[in-house]
Amino acid sequence: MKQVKIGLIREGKIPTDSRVALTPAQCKWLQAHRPNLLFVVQPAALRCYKDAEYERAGIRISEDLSSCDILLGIKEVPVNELIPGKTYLFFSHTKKKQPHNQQLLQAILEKKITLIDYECLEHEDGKRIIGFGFFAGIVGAHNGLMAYGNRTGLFKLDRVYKQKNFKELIHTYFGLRLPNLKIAVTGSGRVAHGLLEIMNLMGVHEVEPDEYLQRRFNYPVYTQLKGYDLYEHAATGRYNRLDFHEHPQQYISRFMPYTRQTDILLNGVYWYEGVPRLFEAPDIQKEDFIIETIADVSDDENGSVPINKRTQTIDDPVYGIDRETGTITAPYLKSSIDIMAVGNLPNELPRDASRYFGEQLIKFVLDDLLHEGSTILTRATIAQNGALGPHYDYLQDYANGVL
Ligand SMILES: NC(=O)c1ccc[n+]([C@@H]2O[C@H](COP(=O)([O-])OP(=O)(O)OC[C@H]3O[C@@H](n4cnc5c(N)ncnc54)[C@H](O)[C@@H]3O)[C@@H](O)[C@H]2O)c1
Repeated sequence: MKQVKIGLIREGKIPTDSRVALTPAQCKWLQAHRPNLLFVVQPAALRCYKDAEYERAGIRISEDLSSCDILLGIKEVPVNELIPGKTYLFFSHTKKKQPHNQQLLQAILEKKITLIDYECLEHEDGKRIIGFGFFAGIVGAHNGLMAYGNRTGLFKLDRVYKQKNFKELIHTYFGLRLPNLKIAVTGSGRVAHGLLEIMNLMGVHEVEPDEYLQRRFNYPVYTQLKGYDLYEHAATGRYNRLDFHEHPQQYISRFMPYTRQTDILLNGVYWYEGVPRLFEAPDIQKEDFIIETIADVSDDENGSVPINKRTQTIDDPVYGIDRETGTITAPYLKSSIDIMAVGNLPNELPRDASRYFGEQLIKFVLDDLLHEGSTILTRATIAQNGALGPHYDYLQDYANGVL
């Protein structure tokens, strides 16, 4: 059987991401169970698993990855670090024609690179196969509650990244007593699962959406709002998942009643142009719009949360939006709504997030990667040897420099 050499690249994007696609233990396990696989790791001072941990696991460290068949990264690779002719897997954030990554796609095509984007790996029905969403939800829910605690002074949560791992984070919730909050959790994917996990770990009780809308409770509650609860067809008033995904512009939002009953919104919906926003920006001026804190884990600027106007950093995750003017303010002002919006939330728990990601990679992607002709991989191949992949013709203008 032909040997396949897989390289784990050093992350080059700034601010630096410390996640990695496979942990030392996962590389070791694969080398033991798949004798045709060989791993090489580029040295990286800031990676959450240290070079020495890979070495101890019997994995070679090398600056030079030119002999590798496949290169695995996490975030966008800086253009000057791309090795011509290679096959890369990473999150390129090009499939929605994101302006800031146009040059990256152009360079990938020029350098005749094959790019398989993790975000585009999907099952037949469009469900994503692999992602960091669960830990984005974990950190996002924590940060949303932390922001509300900072705003009101009613309780105090520390930063997630100060904990060694997820287990230690859970320990910090012992003794936490939350006020009688009402929390709306939106979405049904990995992010939503992470959000719900934190709700349950913090002892917040789940209630049905109809009950949530009817009354206050004398304990903290959350309700999960999925597609059916959030959208309805403008003409028929009905919701059909497949139809909604195909014709989102024919649907309208049903979220407004929740804005009158919610203290904290933890947003995990999957949003793209055409999908109705949960509410519109002027709605925040309404007297009965009572949401004080929004953790926008989906984090699409001017997306499902129209008042998400800026993505922040892990160091400084929260800002305010003035209710009257809609402009950005400092966080925790009485006249503002707080927005927690960070694009690399899982990086607050990088070791747990990396292990979780690597498990999915091994289970659901690796076999396809090692054999020719996988339809899942073909559908996720944005660029192949200098040309756009068969499913990405729509990026031609973008690749030509037009936006
Ligand atoms: N802030 C961060 O650090 C961070 C990290 C990871 C993910 N995210 C974002 O959070 C959002 C949710 O991510 P997730 O991991 O929960 O996603 P996911 O793929 O696990 O779930 C997405 C859900 O959306 C539904 N869906 C909506 N439109 C669809 C369509 N057209 N086709 C098929 N399914 C469709 C799916 O049924 C699924 O339940 C995404 O926008 C993602 O980019 C943010």
